[in-house]
Amino acid sequence: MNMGTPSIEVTDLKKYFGSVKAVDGISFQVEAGTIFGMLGPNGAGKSTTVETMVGLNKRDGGKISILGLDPEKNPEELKSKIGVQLQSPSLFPRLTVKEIVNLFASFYSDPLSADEVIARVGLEAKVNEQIKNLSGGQRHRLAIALAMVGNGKVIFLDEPTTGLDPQARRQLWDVILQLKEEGVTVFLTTHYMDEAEKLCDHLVIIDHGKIIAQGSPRELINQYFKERAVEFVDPGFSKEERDELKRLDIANRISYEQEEKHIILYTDEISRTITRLMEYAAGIDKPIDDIIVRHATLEDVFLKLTGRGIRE
Ligand SMILES: Nc1ncnc2c1ncn2[C@@H]1O[C@H](COP(=O)(O)OP(=O)(O)OP(=O)(O)O)[C@@H](O)[C@H]1O
Repeated sequence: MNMGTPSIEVTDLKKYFGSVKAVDGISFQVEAGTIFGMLGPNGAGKSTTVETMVGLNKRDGGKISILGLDPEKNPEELKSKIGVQLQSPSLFPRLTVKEIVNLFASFYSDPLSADEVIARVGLEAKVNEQIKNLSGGQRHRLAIALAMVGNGKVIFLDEPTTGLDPQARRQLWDVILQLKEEGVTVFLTTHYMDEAEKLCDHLVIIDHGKIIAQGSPRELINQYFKERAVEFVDPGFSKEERDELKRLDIANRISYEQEEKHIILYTDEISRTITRLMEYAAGIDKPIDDIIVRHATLEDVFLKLTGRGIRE
């Protein structure tokens, strides 16, 4: 990838908690004005990376440069130029939405207007509500408003949409894409594949504190997954019949999703795979009447790289 000016440069970053290597030698660059994603399952080291990058943790090794500043050497200058949303922010429960956004705005020299950021995260109706009366999703959106109000050039969002309903998630995606439109660099962590795929220009996949793959969502998919996925609802195949399906050699790999009772055939030859599958199923009188063909997603990439799903 051709890099423009990097806003963030991290080299061989390490952060240990006793024997736990939460971040174990990761390096990456984030180009100014892009959305960069760190994707990984719970416990992979995402929050520790963010907290170390913004100076809340002292690192055990490596280099960090954000807008040319080191979070340990220039903490105050750095804080004035970035916005941060952490996973479980402790907010003053008796302040109203507007009061806390104004309070945060007062920490910065060139903040956005409180009303504007409150509107952008869709909390207009709650502007005079005390924080203790907000729902979980509303607190989440408030935390993002607080990260935005300082008008920082780099914004860190740690799992911004975890726990939100689909509509609220999509609304926040628009807020994040809008930040990029305005030239803000966004660093976000997520364990949602669809979110990374939809939002990020570039992303790293992290597991056990190490980067296991990186690229644009499309590059990752092309690199790891040129195949198509033929997915269908299990018509009630017995174990022997599933084994027989494998022996037929009509796909590169077969994955059985026990919980959802779905079978996925990964293939380069869709037509051959589907024809043979249909013949086989009809031949044993278990016809398939619910089938889709789709491109591989990052969920498939993660499964292939780590041997397990991203969901626990
Ligand atoms: N303050 C701490 N003390 C000890 N261990 C910690 C501390 N913070 C994180 N860890 C450990 O470091 C590892 C990485 O945790 P981290 O919270 O960074 O992961 P994550 O990818 O953000 O996951 P999640 O989505 O669950 O927050 C985990 O094994 C975690 O238990």
